Amino acid sequence: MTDRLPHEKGFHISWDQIHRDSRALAWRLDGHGPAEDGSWKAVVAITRGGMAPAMIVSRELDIRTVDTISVKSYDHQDQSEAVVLKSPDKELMGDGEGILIVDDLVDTGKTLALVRKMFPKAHLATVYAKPQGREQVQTYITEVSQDTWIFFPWDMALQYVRPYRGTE
Ligand SMILES: O=P(O)(O)OC[C@H]1O[C@H](OP(=O)(O)OP(=O)(O)O)[C@H](O)[C@@H]1O
Ligand SMILES: O=c1[nH]c(=O)c2nc[nH]c2[nH]1
Ligand SMILES: [Mg+2]
Repeated sequence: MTDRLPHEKGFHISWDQIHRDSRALAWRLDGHGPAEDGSWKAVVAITRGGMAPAMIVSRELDIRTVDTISVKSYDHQDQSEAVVLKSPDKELMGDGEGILIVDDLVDTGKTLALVRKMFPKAHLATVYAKPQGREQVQTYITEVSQDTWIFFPWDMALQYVRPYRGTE
């Protein structure tokens, strides 16, 4: 029997799981906005991974103003310098006050550090967090170890896996 199978090297998230965890994130953020009634002005998704959680959060919190910021920091699993490819609406954003910025995960924290610099008063939220980037995020749901690779459902497909024992 092998020690580890390829599909065990990561943390595999199903659509159902990301839906539940994103709802949990919405639940945690509900009523914590800076407005008197605790609401948030807008949701901004960090594309592309933040779009699915941002959609779920904005649906749960009844936020109709949704914008995007595009930050690219990885080529497959190789990290490079984080760069902003597209900014959200300037007038909407201001210094970030009342804006909920959502991403799927924080890993090294490079992406969020850049976003924080641009919008110092925004609230940064992710569904998953790794220890190295945890300081960069104000609200998250689940922490995984630094050496875990999170596999999201939009990056996967159902396929055959070999049994632990056997040759087929
Ligand atoms: O904390 P960091 O080390 O900066 O990494 C986290 C970021 O990396 C991934 O995005 P990626 O740049 O791969 O783009 P994508 O969302 O379009 O897949 C992920 O979705 C986060 O946005
Ligand atoms: O799909 C992903 N899983 C991860 O664990 C990760 N870390 C940075 N970027 C990532 N993308
Ligand atoms: Mg991303």
